[in-house]
Amino acid sequence: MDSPPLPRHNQTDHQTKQIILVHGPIIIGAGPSGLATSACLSNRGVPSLILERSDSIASLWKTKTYDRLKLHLPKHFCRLPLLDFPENFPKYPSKNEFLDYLESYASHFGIAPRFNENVVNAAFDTSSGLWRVKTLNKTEYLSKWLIVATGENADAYVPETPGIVKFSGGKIIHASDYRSGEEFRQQRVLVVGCGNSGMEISLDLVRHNASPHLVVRNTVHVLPREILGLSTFGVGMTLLKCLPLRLVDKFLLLMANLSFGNTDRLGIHRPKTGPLELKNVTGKSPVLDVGAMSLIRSGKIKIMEGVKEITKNGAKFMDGQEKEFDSIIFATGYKSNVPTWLQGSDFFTKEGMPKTPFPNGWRGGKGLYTVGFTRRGLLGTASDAVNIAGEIADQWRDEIKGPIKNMCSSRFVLISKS
Ligand SMILES: Cc1cc2nc3c(=O)[nH]c(=O)nc-3n(C[C@H](O)[C@H](O)[C@H](O)COP(=O)(O)OP(=O)(O)OC[C@H]3O[C@@H](n4cnc5c(N)ncnc54)[C@H](O)[C@@H]3O)c2cc1C
Ligand SMILES: NC(=O)C1=CN([C@@H]2O[C@H](COP(=O)(O)OP(=O)(O)OC[C@H]3O[C@@H](n4cnc5c(N)ncnc54)[C@H](OP(=O)(O)O)[C@@H]3O)[C@@H](O)[C@H]2O)C=CC1
Ligand SMILES: O=C(O)C(=O)Cc1c[nH]c2ccccc12
Repeated sequence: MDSPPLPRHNQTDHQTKQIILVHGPIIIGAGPSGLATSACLSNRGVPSLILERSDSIASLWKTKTYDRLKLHLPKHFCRLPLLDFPENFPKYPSKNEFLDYLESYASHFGIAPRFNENVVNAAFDTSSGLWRVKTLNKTEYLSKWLIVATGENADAYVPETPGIVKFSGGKIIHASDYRSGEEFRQQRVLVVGCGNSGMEISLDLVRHNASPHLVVRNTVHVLPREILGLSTFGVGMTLLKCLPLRLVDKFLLLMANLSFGNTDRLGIHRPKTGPLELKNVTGKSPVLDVGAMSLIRSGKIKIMEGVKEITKNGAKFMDGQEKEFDSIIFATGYKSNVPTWLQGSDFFTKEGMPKTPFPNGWRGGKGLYTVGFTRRGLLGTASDAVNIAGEIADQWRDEIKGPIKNMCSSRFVLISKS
């Protein structure tokens, strides 16, 4: 097979400083998903190049998470393909242990991303059959394959909230900027959003003698992280092998009831759909409780209804209450950034998620792939990475028989510089 014609230099916009033809797929993002895919490719003899906007691997875990964070699923559900966690790691590794694992993963597979390369545009060039990927550094990378590994949590999501500009108390931050309760000691803190982040941040605030008020505007499933010393998630996965989903959900809810009792009186109402079914259908994660529930019961974490508006000194709530706060933390989740840079592909929704549901959302067509957009955490990442590497490896074997083999032996070749 002939290699495709390269885009002519005059097709480049005048700001591009250099064009680089990548030997193998381009992967965008050096988080767990990008690393796992690069490792699986390399294991099948396919080189790849990762472009990462920050200056290190796993920037979400390194720079956007709080100090007390631990994996909330047991480690074997969070391992990346081809390399286990060290034996001496605890069942629920801490964020620093997980980061150590990712660092050794990258070095084990010789993965060397190009850092400070923020992808601002990627489009398929039909004339050459190549993906053209442009970065803020005015470099353009070309490859037959583009693997999107920028994550479901690429950007912080802060809802538009009436009155927010009026707040003249302390800080307003997103959960991704929260490190510890140290700087909130003795403060009254409004925590908006009761996913895993909002719950764990509230817990951390209490441990630092702050007074968190947690906004729960909707129904939510809270499950104990463990049932009789066994991971609730693990028990759920085991039961799913032999029981229907709804029955497993019934069992998990029974366990939750035994642990917490009826949570309605605490202001925490459960959705009608069970926790695993809801996760499958909407992607909404159940909260896995690591201690917040007992603080809610004892009143140390106060549950509030939805926020109506932020005021100069605090907030007004939907139920008519008004309270003063020193700081506000938006634990309102994240969003994908794919729609901001991927052009001309209808594979993603306007929210930046693949339209094809799990387990088939990894293949986008025309050499486009996605990893880590399954709403199934690191388990989903591992599944995507293995699938992508298998498919590209087959194409690569054909490719290296053709003329592209002779173009370069290194990972990339510079084909234009202005
Ligand atoms: C607080 C928290 C705790 C979590 N805990 C668990 C857990 O215990 N178990 C579990 O299974 N899952 C967990 N998750 C889910 C989480 O999404 C995964 O653990 C994992 O980080 C996803 O990896 P990823 O590589 O897909 O995305 P990310 O880790 O977000 O990595 C994406 C990378 O892409 C880079 N990037 C983004 N946009 C661009 C661009 N335009 N150009 C270049 N680079 C770009 C980012 O800088 C980042 O380094 C957690 C998530 C959060 C937020
Ligand atoms: N230890 C661990 O392993 C941890 C894992 N995680 C994972 O990270 C991912 C992100 O979690 P998280 O950061 O909690 O984000 P989530 O998206 O899971 O939760 C966001 C929360 O904010 C609420 N919310 C959104 N907008 C508003 C609003 N305008 N007013 C009030 N509430 C609002 C949502 O409620 P609604 O349902 O009404 O939209 C939801 O409860 C998840 O996969 C989670 O499981 C997070 C922390 C710790
Ligand atoms: O941390 C998360 O939200 C995850 O995505 C991990 C995860 C995948 N499937 C689940 C089902 C129940 C709880 C957590 C998860």
